[in-house]
Amino acid sequence: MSSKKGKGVDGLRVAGGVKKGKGSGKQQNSGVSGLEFHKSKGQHILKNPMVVQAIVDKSGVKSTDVVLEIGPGTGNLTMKLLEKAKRVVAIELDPRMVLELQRRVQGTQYENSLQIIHGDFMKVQLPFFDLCVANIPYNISSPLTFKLLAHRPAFRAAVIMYQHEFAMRLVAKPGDTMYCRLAANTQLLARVNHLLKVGKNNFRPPPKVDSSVVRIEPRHPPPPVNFLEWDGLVRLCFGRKNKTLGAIFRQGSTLQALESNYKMYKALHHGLTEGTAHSTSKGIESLASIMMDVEDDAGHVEEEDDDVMEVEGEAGTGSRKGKVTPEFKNKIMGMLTTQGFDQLRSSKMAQEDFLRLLAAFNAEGIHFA
Ligand SMILES: C[S@@+](CC[C@H](N)C(=O)[O-])C[C@H]1O[C@@H](n2cnc3c(N)ncnc32)[C@H](O)[C@@H]1O
Repeated sequence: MSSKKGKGVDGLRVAGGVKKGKGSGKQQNSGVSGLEFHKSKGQHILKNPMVVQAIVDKSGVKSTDVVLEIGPGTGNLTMKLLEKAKRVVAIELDPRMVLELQRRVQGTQYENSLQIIHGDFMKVQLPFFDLCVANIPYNISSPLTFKLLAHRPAFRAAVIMYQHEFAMRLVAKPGDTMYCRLAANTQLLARVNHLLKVGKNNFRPPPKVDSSVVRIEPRHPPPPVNFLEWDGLVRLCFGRKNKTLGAIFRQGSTLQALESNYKMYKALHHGLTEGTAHSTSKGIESLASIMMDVEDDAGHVEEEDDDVMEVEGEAGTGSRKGKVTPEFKNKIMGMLTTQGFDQLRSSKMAQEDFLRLLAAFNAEGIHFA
């Protein structure tokens, strides 16, 4: 069918007959396909065929692969993936794009190897796939990434276009200025590499920022850590990433929260040896929702304000909301000092440091989730 209709300069078929969305006034930049692209849905169509080809080449897609594509749009990447893969499953939110893609593939040799799921990626139950290749809507970058990483069975790799700054945060290493909770959480579960920077003019309409393609390879097996606990600790540490752990854990509100968790755990897990109650791998299924609070397409929201009162002198006496027992404060500070954690700063801590820190807290019966 697509061969019978005209093709646009960038490979988009002229979509005669596809109705335009009802005028919201916010619709942007009609493409040669006749569709109007909605920035609110992250519709920035990759128009440069060389970039599309580079993504497909770098993905290492094999003829036996089932490929998941998130947000196929008008299908520029989809058509290239179909040439190489056994099957492509594409999840698309916008019914106009679904129609456009159906028309584009109809009557071609790829008609039966493309499955289109019309829905919101964050709500759809994912099918099995070997590889994910996608130019995604940037506003769901973080939950989307963690939904993929929580999916079982784990896929081989994901090659994803992100906003450049988000990509830099994903791949940042300890000591890099962009190193953050997002980097620590992602790299706990996957190896992450930057593949390609893509300028904004390769898209229509051009987004405000440059983009980058990143390769994500889930770790097999995933680390035996309770992810909710891990994230609780990492979130606390990166809340003030340039402060020492000693300064962070001396703060009244932090001590109060930890002590109340400590007491609850003691009550709930009465009879269990300290440190054993939470040692199995758990929480991975909650990844997407707990990473919702990581900002996806603008600045950072991970650092908190320094508005927390420190507990000075007698532990607990300076606290705003309640008392921390001196024994509890001494237990924490003693552990941090004797194990050499108190002078560390999360901005420079490697994954092994966080894992050791979590194990040390858990051994004291202290938990973060
Ligand atoms: C950046 S465009 C990419 C289009 C196409 N893959 C390309 O490279 O030209 C993102 C696409 O994701 C779709 N989309 C937005 N939010 C979505 C969601 N929650 N679930 C699935 N698709 C979504 C948009 O309608 C759009 O087609």
